[in-house]
Amino acid sequence: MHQDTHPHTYDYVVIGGGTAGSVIAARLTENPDVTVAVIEGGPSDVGRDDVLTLRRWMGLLGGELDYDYPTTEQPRGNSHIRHSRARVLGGCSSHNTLIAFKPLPSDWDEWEASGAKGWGSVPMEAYYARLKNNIVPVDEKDRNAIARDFVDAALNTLDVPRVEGFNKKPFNDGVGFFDLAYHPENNKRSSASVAYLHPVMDERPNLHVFLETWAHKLELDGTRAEGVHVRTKDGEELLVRARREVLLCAGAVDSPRLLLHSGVGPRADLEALGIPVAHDLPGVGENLLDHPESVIVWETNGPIPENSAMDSDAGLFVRRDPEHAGPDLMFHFYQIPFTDNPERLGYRRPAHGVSMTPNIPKPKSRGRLFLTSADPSVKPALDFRYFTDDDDYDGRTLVDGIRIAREIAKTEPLAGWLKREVCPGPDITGDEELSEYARKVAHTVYHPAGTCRMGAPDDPLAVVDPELRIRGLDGIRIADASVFPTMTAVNPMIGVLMVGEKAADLVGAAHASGGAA
Ligand SMILES: Cc1cc2nc3c(=O)[nH]c(=O)nc-3n(C[C@H](O)[C@H](O)[C@H](O)COP(=O)(O)OP(=O)(O)OC[C@H]3O[C@@H](n4cnc5c(N)ncnc54)[C@H](O)[C@@H]3O)c2cc1C
Repeated sequence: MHQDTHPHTYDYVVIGGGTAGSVIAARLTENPDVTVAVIEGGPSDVGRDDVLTLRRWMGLLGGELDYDYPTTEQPRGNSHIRHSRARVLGGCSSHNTLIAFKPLPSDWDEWEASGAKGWGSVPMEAYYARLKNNIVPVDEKDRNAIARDFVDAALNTLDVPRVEGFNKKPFNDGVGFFDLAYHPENNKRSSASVAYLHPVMDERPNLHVFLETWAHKLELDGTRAEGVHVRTKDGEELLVRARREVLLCAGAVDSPRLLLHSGVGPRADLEALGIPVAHDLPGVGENLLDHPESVIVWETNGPIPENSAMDSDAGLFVRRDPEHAGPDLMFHFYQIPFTDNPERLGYRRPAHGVSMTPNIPKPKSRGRLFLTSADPSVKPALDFRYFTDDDDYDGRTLVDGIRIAREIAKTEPLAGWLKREVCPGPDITGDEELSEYARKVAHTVYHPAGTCRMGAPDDPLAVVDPELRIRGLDGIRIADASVFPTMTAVNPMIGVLMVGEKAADLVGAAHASGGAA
């Protein structure tokens, strides 16, 4: 009774109107009798051309719509990586490149095998079919001549198939233009907010979106999540209450961050910072995953044609180990010289150029997110422990990547475009020196995940169970990239959207059966 008299009470409170949060809020409010509040730290993306135009994505990195998280010192990698995380409705789907891959069957089956019962490839297939995003292959008019020639050169170099529609069937290797979640006719995003929230935001009185409102602490009554404390744009402190459930969708950095500031996490760490322990949950912040990548850049003989969807429209998957489940090396092809990190080592950006960025689909290194202060405004520490796995699988993968990239670059029809290799440069050829280069200029594909990982109900390091309920708490689930038990071999956004769809199902089913989280 007490809850219902509180002014800011909703059936569900979704913390984070990002990729997964937008899906959940839209799905739950399909029922007009259900009320939902979305607490979103950023502004709306409606009418914002800078956000909605896909090809402008790079202009958003590091700007006012980016939380911009640094990493801790990375002794074997690049300590200067900035992890971009979007502060705007739609979350990272509003500033990413919208490359759209359904996770491979082997990705989901790995989740199921790790204890995520019900998340195998067969049951997950239905959630892909439900997605509202406009997922289409890069449009013909956006297919740049040099990207087409990269595809043909890879076909002429490697024993991989041409793929036209990476989501049509599972693959182990292949080269081709990506599927993107966009509208080719005007280059506008089909982000989570565009596809799920824009059509309903002004129509549904049962959906209330708090914009530029920051959630800083969960309200817990014993083990039950009652709501969340937020600070609005005007600096007002509010307690937003959930009659049924809180859904934490703040992403792989901010979901564990909010839990830790609410006293939910590893006891010793919380005590060391003087944060009162509400619930000792040792897995919070562990299992920090990412897709690290390196880069090889060529100067071209002259300017490249202008047309493109977002400057990285084609890519290549290789399976070096025939026993590996799915691809074990991926490349994005950029029709721009991507020298941001090499410039720190003294390389110069050519006026015209292209890049290939080999990345590690299934990296073995695991990192950790932790707090350094009890002050919620201090950014958490992200220690990815890049390239620290025991047998140096991750480092060796990038060296293989640079070697394969060089073979493709030597092959027509790409070779004729290229004037010289800018970095690492033709003199860098040995394994050791290639590895040193690859790791020092390493970048991220911007895929942090796994910090509140899902696992079996009796797995002590799991943060959520297979129904996404936080272990040991009531009335709260997590649904975003943080619940990934392992990294998908492919870019993760579609997987996150599917987590959102499944979460909405789980919440609906719980309510229908009279239960809750
Ligand atoms: C530059 C870039 C390019 C990428 N390119 C691709 C790609 O092409 N393909 C692909 O598959 N993946 C890509 N990714 C990754 C993909 O976008 C993310 O994995 C995915 O969008 C994450 O979704 P999420 O729901 O976990 O978090 P997010 O989408 O980040 O949502 C979190 C939301 O919560 C809000 N929030 C956070 N904390 C709080 C708080 N305390 N209070 C209130 N609100 C809060 C944020 O503002 C945000 O809106 C890219 C990522 C980046 C950054």
